[in-house]
Amino acid sequence: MTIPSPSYDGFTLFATLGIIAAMALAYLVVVPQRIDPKEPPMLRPRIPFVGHLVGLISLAHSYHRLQYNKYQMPICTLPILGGKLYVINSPEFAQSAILNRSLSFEPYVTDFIRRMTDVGDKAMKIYEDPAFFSRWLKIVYSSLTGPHLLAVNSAALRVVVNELNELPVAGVDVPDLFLWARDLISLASTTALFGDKNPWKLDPRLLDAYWDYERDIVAMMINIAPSITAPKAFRGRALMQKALTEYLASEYDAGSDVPKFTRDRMELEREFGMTPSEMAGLEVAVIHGAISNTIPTAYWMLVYVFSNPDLVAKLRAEAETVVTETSRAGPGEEGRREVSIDISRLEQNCPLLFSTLRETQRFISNAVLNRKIMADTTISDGKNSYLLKQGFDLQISHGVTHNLESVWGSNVRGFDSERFLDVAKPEDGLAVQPGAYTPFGAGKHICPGRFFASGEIMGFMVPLLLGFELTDQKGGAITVPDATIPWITTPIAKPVAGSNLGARLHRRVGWENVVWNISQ
Ligand code: HEM
Repeated sequence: MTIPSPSYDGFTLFATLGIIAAMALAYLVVVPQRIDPKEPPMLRPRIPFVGHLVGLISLAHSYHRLQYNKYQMPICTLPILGGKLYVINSPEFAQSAILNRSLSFEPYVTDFIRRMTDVGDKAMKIYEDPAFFSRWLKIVYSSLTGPHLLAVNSAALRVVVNELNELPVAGVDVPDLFLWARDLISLASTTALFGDKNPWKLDPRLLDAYWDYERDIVAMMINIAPSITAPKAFRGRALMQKALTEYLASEYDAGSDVPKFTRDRMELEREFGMTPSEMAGLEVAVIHGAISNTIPTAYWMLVYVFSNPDLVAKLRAEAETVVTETSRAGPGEEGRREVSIDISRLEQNCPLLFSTLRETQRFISNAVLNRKIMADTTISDGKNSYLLKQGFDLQISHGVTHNLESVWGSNVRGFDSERFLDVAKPEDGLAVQPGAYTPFGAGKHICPGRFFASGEIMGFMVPLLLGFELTDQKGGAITVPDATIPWITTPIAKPVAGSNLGARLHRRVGWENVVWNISQ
């Protein structure tokens, strides 16, 4: 995979650079640059003080890959302004860091909520109260597994198949496949989380509202007059918060169609005195977690699969094993068939589909895991040990570890859908060499939504594979488009806008009159 060129919105980038330059100047005056010999070796920038900062701003996480390819340092300290950033590029150091309880992801989540949402100080205090937070996190981690997981995945995929059932038999031209997948899966995910009264279902403007918000995430994070520096994102957030406030004020979250993941959190938030508007503010952050990565992952999987006719044929054979014909045509419905998908059998029956998803994630997750050093800590790769100092930031670059030839072999730069077939069944996202493969993070902070996202993406592929032909607009195989460089806050790239994103979706011969169902 080549490192793509940047495609930032000019105004946002200009504003970001201006603000960072001002902060840099202030910081330079007060904080001198220094490093302890026990800390990871220093990687000096070409341009003193700001070189790494400029690199990170212009290339985001690809910068770590560029530096690694040049200097091959398994761990290093980047001096930035008067401070420093530790960077890990090796699975061994990554694993040592992941297992260390003094390194935490929590401060970033809290900071994200404070800057990116409009929850207000009172609700923020509740969120940071350990009595609230420990229970909130427990719900998040326990309610997207087992039967609860099956319920959310079924609800999401019901939305997907209902949309597919509506497509005309002759097929449709899709002007932009990314937008098509984006809107369909955004609707599916939000309906799975909020039930039938999902605000995104009732007001389709919220789809653009979320993606406007996501697009200007850096300006929102900087949080200086966001209504001026990121007006679309600011309006988008307000629209989402208003719609969610109405939903919560009506207590639609108590409905039996709403999953435990949402119901129990809302109940807890009310118990601690949050108002519907405060709960809605917090929920915007949860929605961001739930869809910002799922959608680009699903999109890239779609194009990697449908750009390869041999892979499509193999995946179709697997997908056949998770569907059952449930009813035949009645009088006047010649040719109509009802076909149900059993998503509980997906992982077991479709190893190649699962392997393709995992390879898609290896290929496209070009980012970092962030950890704050909560106390002076030593980490080791078994040969060397280094001190990480309290208060500084650490980035574990899976953009590097996902691309190491020493881990993945000589075909590391190619997309190999069978790469994960022979790997022992992964537990909690950890397979192959520990620390080498972390698209969902790892350790204490591993993504609680990983099974939901994987099930949703694999389930989304099944009716598309079996029931449809997805081609470019001339009827040939889909071409994989170039990828943008994602912002430093976003791990997964999007396709370059305006590149060849058009597609044609039409029903397969023999599957013209199928009505799709989800069996659970
Ligand atoms: C393909 C889709 C997804 C990807 C690639 C992804 C990736 C990640 C990553 C890398 C982390 C940080 C983990 C770490 O630093 O060790 C994370 C955390 C998190 N994710 Fe996901 N995620 C996805 C989908 C979801 C979904 C669907 C939800 C919820 C429904 C979700 C909710 C969360 C939450 C709440 C956290 C914070 C966990 C904590 O604070 O300990 N994610 N995710």
